Amino acid sequence: MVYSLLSEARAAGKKLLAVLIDPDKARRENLLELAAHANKGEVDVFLWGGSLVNALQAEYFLKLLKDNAKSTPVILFPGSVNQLDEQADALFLLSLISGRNPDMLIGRHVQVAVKVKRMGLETIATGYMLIDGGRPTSVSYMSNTTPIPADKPPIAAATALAGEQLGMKMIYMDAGSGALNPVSGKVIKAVRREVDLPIVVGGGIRTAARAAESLTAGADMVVVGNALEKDVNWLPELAAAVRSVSATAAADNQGSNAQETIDNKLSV
Ligand SMILES: CC(C)=CCC/C(C)=C/CC/C(C)=C/CC/C(C)=C/COP(=O)(O)OP(=O)(O)O
Ligand SMILES: O=P(O)(O)OC[C@@H](O)CO
Ligand SMILES: [Mg+2]
Repeated sequence: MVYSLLSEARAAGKKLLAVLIDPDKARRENLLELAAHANKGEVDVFLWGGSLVNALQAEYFLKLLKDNAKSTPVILFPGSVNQLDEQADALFLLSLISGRNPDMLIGRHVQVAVKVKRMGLETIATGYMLIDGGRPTSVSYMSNTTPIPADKPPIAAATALAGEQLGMKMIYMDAGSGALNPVSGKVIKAVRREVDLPIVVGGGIRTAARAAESLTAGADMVVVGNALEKDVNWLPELAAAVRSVSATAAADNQGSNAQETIDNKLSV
């Protein structure tokens, strides 16, 4: 199960790096290059999808990726119902809870529910939240929804909590692909304080320091797309930054588990 990768990582304080691949921009050489990085342990998860996907060869490219990066899970991150593919390991079943468009909250899901079940795809119910990233994004335009203002952490926290109370398994906060400003540490911290679910953060992350900041603020996984499309050679530095935050967080986590064991022993 791919979800256990996320939930167990969260429980252990391990931080994850996801690389978003836009099927429309996929090219054989780029995919083979990304697969080579993944095989060196620099990618934990591939996300596959886009707001608008036109590529006729998307299935062929996904097969190429799967064949060449056998141990890295691929999760579908679909903007539309025609992006399902049973070669993937799981599906982020996004419900756009920051918006008020019923189609994005439940309508599209009804359209594909039976098909998804028959495909045998693992579904990960995801509370998907757009946070204003400083400019209109493809997702807000295509979904006809307004993002949560970036300077309103309490609204983001209440939205995420509502998602958790509704039974969602994960929160994905997205400033939108190519956002000017990634989701702020303040917003991530506010959501982290309120919910216990795995938190994924993406949109506009272009530096290793920014990825580290998001993880330190409480994200469990960061997603990078555009910046790696421009320059994949940046990936080793990014992966090292994620591993470094991960090592600190895992040590803190062990420390607090040990303290909990001591407290429990003292209280009996
Ligand atoms: C239920 C199914 C299978 C589909 C609908 C799923 C929903 C509700 C999606 C929410 C809205 C949406 C359009 C999400 C897309 C997320 C995504 C893949 C973003 C990737 O970035 P792009 O927006 O494609 O960025 P570029 O414009 O840079 O390519
Ligand atoms: O392409 P970038 O800006 O890295 O965004 C990744 C992803 O979170 C977008 O949905
Ligand atoms: Mg795209």
